[in-house]
Amino acid sequence: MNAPAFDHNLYAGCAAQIISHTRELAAKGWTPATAGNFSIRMDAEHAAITISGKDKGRLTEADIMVVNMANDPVATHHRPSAEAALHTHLYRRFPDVGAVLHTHSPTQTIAGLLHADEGRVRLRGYELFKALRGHTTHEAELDLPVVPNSQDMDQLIASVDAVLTQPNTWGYLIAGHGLYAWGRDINEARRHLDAFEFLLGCELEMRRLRGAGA
Ligand SMILES: CSC[C@@H](O)[C@@H](O)C(=O)COP(=O)(O)O
Ligand SMILES: [Zn+2]
Repeated sequence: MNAPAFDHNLYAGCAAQIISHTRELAAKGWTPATAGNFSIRMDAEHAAITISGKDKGRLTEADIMVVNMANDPVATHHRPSAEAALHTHLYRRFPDVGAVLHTHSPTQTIAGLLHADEGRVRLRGYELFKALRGHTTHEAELDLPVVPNSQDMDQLIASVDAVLTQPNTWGYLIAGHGLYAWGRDINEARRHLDAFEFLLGCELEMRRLRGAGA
């Protein structure tokens, strides 16, 4: 008998973690209309990732599949997330990335559009920087990169690859689309995702207040 393509217990553990986080993220309204995709690196060759087109608030283990680092489905005929290549790009580029989370909250979507021309959201002076691995003080300037959206995955990956130049970068926005955030494991990726959502929310609120003459 052939050896299994991957460790099923490992896969089941990753699927359970993805399901638990995606239910919470969907309840926040960050995965509207099946948007969002989520993955965990299982080993050097494999990642567990959401199947394309599923309602991310109602995932079961059957909605999580395995791909290799070239995005090929492993031991399944299911179709991985349309954006699986953005996940494996991060796994290939950064060996310490263990999980990638992608959401479409209104805040993320709007912030990306507002800052598309600048190519970044420049954040200054937030205590919450310390929620991001490697950041130890509010006395800093931190750029969250913004890339143009594209339906051409190779083009999108090239844009992303070009802007990931700073150490301890844990996310990027795609203009009009949403946020990718990652970490060494899914809990760290989630902390980074929540931190970016909060920081972007503050930036949008400050814009509103300034617009109102404050
Ligand atoms: C439902 S529109 C959003 C999609 O185009 C895409 O951006 C997305 O995040 C979800 O795609 P999926 O293929 O389910 O991973
Ligand atoms: Zn998306």
